Amino acid sequence: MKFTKMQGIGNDYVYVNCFQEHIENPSEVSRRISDRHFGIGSDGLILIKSSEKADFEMEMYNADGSQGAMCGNGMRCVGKYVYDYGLTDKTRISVDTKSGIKYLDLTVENKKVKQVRVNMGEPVLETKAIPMIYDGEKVISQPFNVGQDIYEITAVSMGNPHAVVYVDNVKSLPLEEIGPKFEKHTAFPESVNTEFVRVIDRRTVEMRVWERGSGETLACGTGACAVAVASVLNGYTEDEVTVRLLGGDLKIFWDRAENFVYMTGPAEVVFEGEIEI
Ligand SMILES: N[C@H](CCC[C@H](N)C(=O)O)C(=O)O
Repeated sequence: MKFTKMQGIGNDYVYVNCFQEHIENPSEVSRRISDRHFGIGSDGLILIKSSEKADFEMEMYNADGSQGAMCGNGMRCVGKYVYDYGLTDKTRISVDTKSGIKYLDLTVENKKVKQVRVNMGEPVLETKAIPMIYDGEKVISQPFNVGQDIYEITAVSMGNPHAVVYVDNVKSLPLEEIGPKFEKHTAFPESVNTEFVRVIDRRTVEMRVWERGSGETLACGTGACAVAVASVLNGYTEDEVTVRLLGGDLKIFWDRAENFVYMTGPAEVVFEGEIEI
C-alpha cells in the first residue's frame, strides 16, 4: 500500500489515495499502521476517495481502528494532497464526510498548498445530537461527576462529539489519567473528544485534547472549533479566536450570521512510503 504521511499542526495521519489503492479492512489497517513502534506511527488513517456528491470524499479512522465522522486537521491535509498531487487544479473544493460536505479554500504558493480555510459547518448543541445523555436540551458549563471529581462541561458537536472543560492550567493536567474517564463516560453513548482549555484573553485560548480513539494528540481541528464555540457561548472570547495547541495555532471564526465555523491553518507532507498490508 502506497501512502503519504501528513500532519496538520502535529495531528498526523497516514493518507491513502484510493484512486490508486484499495483498502479491504481500513479499521484493521489503521490499528496496524498507527502503532508508533510496530507500524508507521500516526494518529490514524485517512482515505481519499472519489465521491458522487462532492469533489472528493474523506474517510477517517482513529488509531484504535474506530471510524471518526470528521477530522479538521485531516481535512486541511486532504485539501493539500488533492491539489499538490494533481487530483484537482481547483483552489475551492468540496469534500464529503460522514458529517456532511465541507468546503475548502486552498492558499497556493509556488504551486503548493500552504494554508487551507475550511468551512466546518454549523456547531450542534442539542444534547441528543451530540449525542449526550442529559436531562436538558443543551450543556453549557454544567457540572458532571467524572471519576472522583466534578468538571463543568460545555458539549458541542462539530460532526463529532466534544466535551469542553475550562481549567486554570492545561500544562499540569494529568491527561493520561482523566482523559480516559471522559472517553468512557456513560453520559456519552458514542464516547467523546475532550478539550481542556485555559482562556488567555478575549482572542486567545490554549488547549490540550484527549481524543476518542486516539488518546492525547498534538492538535484537533474539530476540537479547536468546539472550543471556540464554547468560549463564545460562555462569554470568554470574541467570535474570532486563536487556539493555541501543543502542535501549533489555528484561527477559528464563528460567523454568527451564517452560523458557520471557519478554521484556518497549515498542512504539511512529512514523507511518502509503501508498506505491505
Ligand atoms: N483530530 C481530528 C478529530 C478526530 C476526531 C476523532 N477522534 C473522533 O471523533 O473519533 C481533528 O483534527 O478534528
